[in-house]
Amino acid sequence: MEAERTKVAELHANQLAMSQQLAIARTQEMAQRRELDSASDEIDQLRRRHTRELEDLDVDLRRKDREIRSLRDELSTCQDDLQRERETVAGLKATLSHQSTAQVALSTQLSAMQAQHGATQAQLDGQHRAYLDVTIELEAARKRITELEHEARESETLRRKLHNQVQELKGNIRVFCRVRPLLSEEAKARMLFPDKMDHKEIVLSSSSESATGQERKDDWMFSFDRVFEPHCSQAEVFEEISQLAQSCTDGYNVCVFAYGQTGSGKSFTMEGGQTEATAGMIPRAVEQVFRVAEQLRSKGWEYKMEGQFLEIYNETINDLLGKGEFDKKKHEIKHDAKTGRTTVTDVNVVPLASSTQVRTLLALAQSRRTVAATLMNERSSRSHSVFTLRIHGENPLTGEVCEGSLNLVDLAGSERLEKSGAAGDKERLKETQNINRSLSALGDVIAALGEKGEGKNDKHIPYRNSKLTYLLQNSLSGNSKTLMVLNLSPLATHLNESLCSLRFATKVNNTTIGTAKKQTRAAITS
Ligand SMILES: Nc1ncnc2c1ncn2[C@@H]1O[C@H](COP(=O)(O)OP(=O)(O)OP(=O)(O)O)[C@@H](O)[C@H]1O
Repeated sequence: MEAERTKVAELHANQLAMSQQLAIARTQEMAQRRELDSASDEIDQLRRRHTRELEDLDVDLRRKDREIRSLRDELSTCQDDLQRERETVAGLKATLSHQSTAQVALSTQLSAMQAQHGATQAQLDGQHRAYLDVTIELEAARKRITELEHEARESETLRRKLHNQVQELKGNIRVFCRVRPLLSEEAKARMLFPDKMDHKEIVLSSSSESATGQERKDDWMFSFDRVFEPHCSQAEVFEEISQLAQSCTDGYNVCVFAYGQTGSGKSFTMEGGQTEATAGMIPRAVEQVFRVAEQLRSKGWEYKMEGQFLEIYNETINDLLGKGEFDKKKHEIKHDAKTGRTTVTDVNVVPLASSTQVRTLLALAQSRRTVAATLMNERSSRSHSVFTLRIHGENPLTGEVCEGSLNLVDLAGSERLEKSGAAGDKERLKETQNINRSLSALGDVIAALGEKGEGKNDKHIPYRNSKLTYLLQNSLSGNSKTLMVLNLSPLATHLNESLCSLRFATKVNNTTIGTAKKQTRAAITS
């Protein structure tokens, strides 16, 4: 038991010791737990601080990341830039090397050119000296040209005066006679041309049986300024007329009439055919006027031309350049006493710039006449056609002004009443009477002008007796030049008509206007 008691005491002591130990352990544990708590607090604090630091670091990290990215971007841009710069530098290096080569070449070239420049300069100096010489020569030549131009202008003025004197000496009224060739196998009248030198004479002969059965021979001789035989060409006729075309560029009024019976060659003489050889007096005169105007341009003359083309039928004026097929307007003739200009109301006056334009104009007039002819029974040969070319010239260098006109008149057929078969036909009778009246009025006017020219200054000129003479009043009077071309048919059946025409033309031919009296021989009758 004791052992048990001892054992229990031991156990009890053990238990006590153990309780003490437990208490100590508990105290220790408490202390440790406190330590643990404080350590845990510390850990918490540390953790929180760590977390904060971590967060700060995270923010820092992200910022650094961004900075790194931006720096990377910048770096990449810089690298790109650098690459580009490198390429540019490489390019510049290449260019530099190329330019260095080019510079070497250019330097060589420059040296060559400098050498050449030296040579050229020397040449230039030589040329400059030559230029100075030429300038002096040119100045002298210019002076000479001015002198020559002045002389040319003076000689042109003198030429005009002399030309006019020559025309006046030839007579301001001239008559040419032209016999057309035979066109068929018809019987030919006996016509002789005895004057083989001057071509001024024509003789008509006829033989008939008298009442007593004896043969009677008649010869009639007429003399004109020029007689053109049937073979004479348009050019030969124009040669004589061209002087007058020159006069109108000199400021004179010129009238050219074609007189003769129907079919005697008036239209052929005035208008002519389509070829150059057969072209008539109108196209030739117009061409000459334009040619002369062009030539005179070098002497300072400037010309303006205008044209009109009228027809006088039954004492009524028709405009051949009017619009439409047939002219129905009423036209009046007006004379301006101050300017000496004649105008016709409501007619087309066409400014003319070239002779080709005139040809077109003539063709237009011709086509209108053809229309009228078909409408009114061969009216063209029963009417007078008057083509007028007005010329206005000015010379600013000499201050001269001139105004001339060229009137080219294709007169109506001159056949007498019986011949034309007009007696029975009222309309035809009126036509023929009008034609005869106007033709004799023309003869009277020219005769009166001739008398006036011979000194009868108070002589009345009956211009108003017909539309034709009234229209041409200003172109016939004063210092005007008039040419009548008498056209004759070569036919035997037309002999009497030809004689009438020749007598009429002789009346005109015996007229003088101006200073020179004409040499005329009286007609002889045996
Ligand atoms: N010198 C000439 N050479 C050749 N043929 C000519 C000549 N003269 C006139 N003729 C011809 O004679 C014919 C009649 O001439 P033209 O028509 O010119 O006469 P005209 O007098 O004007 O007649 P009309 O009064 O009817 O108009 C025409 O066929 C024309 O070609």
